[in-house]
Amino acid sequence: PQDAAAEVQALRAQLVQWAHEYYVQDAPTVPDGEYDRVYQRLEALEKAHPELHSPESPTQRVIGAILEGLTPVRHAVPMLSIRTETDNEASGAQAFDARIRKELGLDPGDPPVEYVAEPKFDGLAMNLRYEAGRLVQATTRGDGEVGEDVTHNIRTIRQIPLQLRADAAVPPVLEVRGEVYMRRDDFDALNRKQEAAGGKTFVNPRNAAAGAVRQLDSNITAQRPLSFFAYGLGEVTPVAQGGMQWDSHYAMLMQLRAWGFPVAPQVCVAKGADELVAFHQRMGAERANLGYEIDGVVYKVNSRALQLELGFVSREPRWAVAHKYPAQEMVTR
Ligand SMILES: Cc1ccc2cc(C(N)=O)cc(O)c2n1
Repeated sequence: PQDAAAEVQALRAQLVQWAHEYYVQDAPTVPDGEYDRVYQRLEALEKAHPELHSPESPTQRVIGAILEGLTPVRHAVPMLSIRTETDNEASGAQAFDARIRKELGLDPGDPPVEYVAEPKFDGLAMNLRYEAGRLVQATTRGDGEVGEDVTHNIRTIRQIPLQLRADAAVPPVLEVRGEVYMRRDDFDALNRKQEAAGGKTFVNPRNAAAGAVRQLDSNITAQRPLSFFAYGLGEVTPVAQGGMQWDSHYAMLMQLRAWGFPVAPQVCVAKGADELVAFHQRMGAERANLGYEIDGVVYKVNSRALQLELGFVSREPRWAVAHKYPAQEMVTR
């Protein structure tokens, strides 16, 4: 009956909102018991009304089918590697800014170049393809040209929306890129659980996340606590066909946040080399207390127009660099 369809739609919207507050904003507005009660009501209604099935329902996070293998997928837009700058904090950032200013033909008296600075997460890169605002495919980076379809596992990550939170229009095709990672506390808990069950333990959170993402059985992945931060885009429908474009990298990141994706809270606009150096030092000081592993910071020219002017060198963007920290001495746990 119509009232079942209306109730199912309302319950789905309510649960998606509560999950966004809990998993993405880390600011739940209802107790777990209330969420569970409504979730069970939705499950009962969906069971009684199979005609109302929807892959985007919050009840469809774990599909449960065990795959024979992972299917290779060619990226519509290659997943670029990012140049690495290993000089220590000041000179690395200054070298990048000097190169950009030279390539843009700027004189010393010209105004500072505006960058976006962000942490560089030590997880695994992921491409999330949304069509008509719905998650249709998730692909690992692979060799940059061809990755593996891990949609069944990525659907289990509550921080990744199955459907864009779109009040306004969304591009018919939108690929969101970001890093799947495991928080340190989740990693420690997983290793304790693995030890207690006589299973294998993991050397570091990155390995644990990579192992979870490449499982053939998404029920196992659903037991592994994975997280996600969005940092860029892959294919986007051309503007002429209803796509969207942003005049700056920062504006694009804020749009991703509005669509429901976690974007690193530390992301900020940095004017000139001095603010890049300050960011690198600030993140270096915070690194041990972040709750997740970073292996450096990333600087990107903020203006889209300037990015296009700078272009790419052998598929690596000239407008971006990763500024890495010295390898972290192994801390005794
Ligand atoms: C273009 C590009 C490529 C790899 C990246 C990797 C990360 C990262 N590991 O956090 C962040 C970025 O903004 C990236 N941006």
